[in-house]
Amino acid sequence: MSQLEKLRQAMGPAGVDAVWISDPANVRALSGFSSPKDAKVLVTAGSVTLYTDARYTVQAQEESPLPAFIARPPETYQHAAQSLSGLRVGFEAEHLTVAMLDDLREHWPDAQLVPLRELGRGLRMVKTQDEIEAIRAAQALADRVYAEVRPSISAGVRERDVALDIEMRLRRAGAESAFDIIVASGPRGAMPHGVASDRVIEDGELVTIDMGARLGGYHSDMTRTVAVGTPSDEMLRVYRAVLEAEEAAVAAVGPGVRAADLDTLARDILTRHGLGEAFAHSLGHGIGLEVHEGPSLRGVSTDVLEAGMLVTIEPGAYLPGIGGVRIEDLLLVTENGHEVLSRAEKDRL
Ligand SMILES: CSCC[C@H](N)C(=O)N[C@@H](C)C(=O)N[C@@H](C)C(=O)O
Repeated sequence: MSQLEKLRQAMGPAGVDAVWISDPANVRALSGFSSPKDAKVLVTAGSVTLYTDARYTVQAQEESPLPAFIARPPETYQHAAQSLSGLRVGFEAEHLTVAMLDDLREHWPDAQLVPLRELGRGLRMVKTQDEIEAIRAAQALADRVYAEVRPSISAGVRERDVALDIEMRLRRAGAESAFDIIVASGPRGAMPHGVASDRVIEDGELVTIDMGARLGGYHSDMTRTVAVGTPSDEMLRVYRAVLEAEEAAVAAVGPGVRAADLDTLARDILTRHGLGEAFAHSLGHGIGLEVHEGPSLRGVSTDVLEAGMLVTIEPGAYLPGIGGVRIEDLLLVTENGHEVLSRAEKDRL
């Protein structure tokens, strides 16, 4: 089913006759338009319109099968008002600013505005085949770049230079970095999101590299922790515990599996190693047009995995003042289990 069909199907149960889409990831999913921050989509039972401005006339025509109306507010709102009189119009509560809501109220006095939450989950959690291939390509590129850069991660090298090398290679290949690249060495490894700094990597340290490619709007995400020289016995123990938790959780991924159970499985292994408190985030997340999207692999999640979902599995352990480890793979949930899309080699310490 297309994302437009999914949205139309969800409109009745949500109590709306139309939806005004302003979340860029949902705009892109529905329209294919690659500058979704400068666009909106209006969906009614019988029509769908892409709204953008004259900077994008040619681009919208080339990229999107949707009929486009080229204008800027207030003309955009005035045009949409013609098809919304008397309708209940849903909007994305997490994405529409208070100022935008004021504008909609002013220009659509005959419509009833209804806040909707988490629209993207219904539209985007299960990927289309094209989306799966886009993410597979992004991950394949990230794997290649990681393999090229891995030999240079050594004592005397600045974290920033490792990140720059990764970013330059991604860009040369026509992609971008999916997020600020994390290169966290030695004690900085205790920061789960320690983006690359000026710190110089030292002999005997672990270094966490968390990187992804954004290609055609779709993201990949993968983490490897590598050893430079021989790490301390304490950090070797932490590394092996995280690897055990990661591999156990990866092996358990499949359709029908509760996301919360996966988180518990990994957390229990780390707890047995005395590292439960050190695992400071969720086990993983869905990925696609955003780095973090549904399903959520956290303890309180009610999500159940389905074939066609893409998820990360990324347990970690962080010891303030000492260091940290995270190991992350990107997986496609399949009818029979899963496929690991991230192929980059892991250190066997
Ligand atoms: C700022 S994007 C960083 C991406 C990174 N690979 C990542 O996903 N890190 C996780 C530790 C994370 O942020 N997990 C989220 C879902 C959480 O636990 O809330």
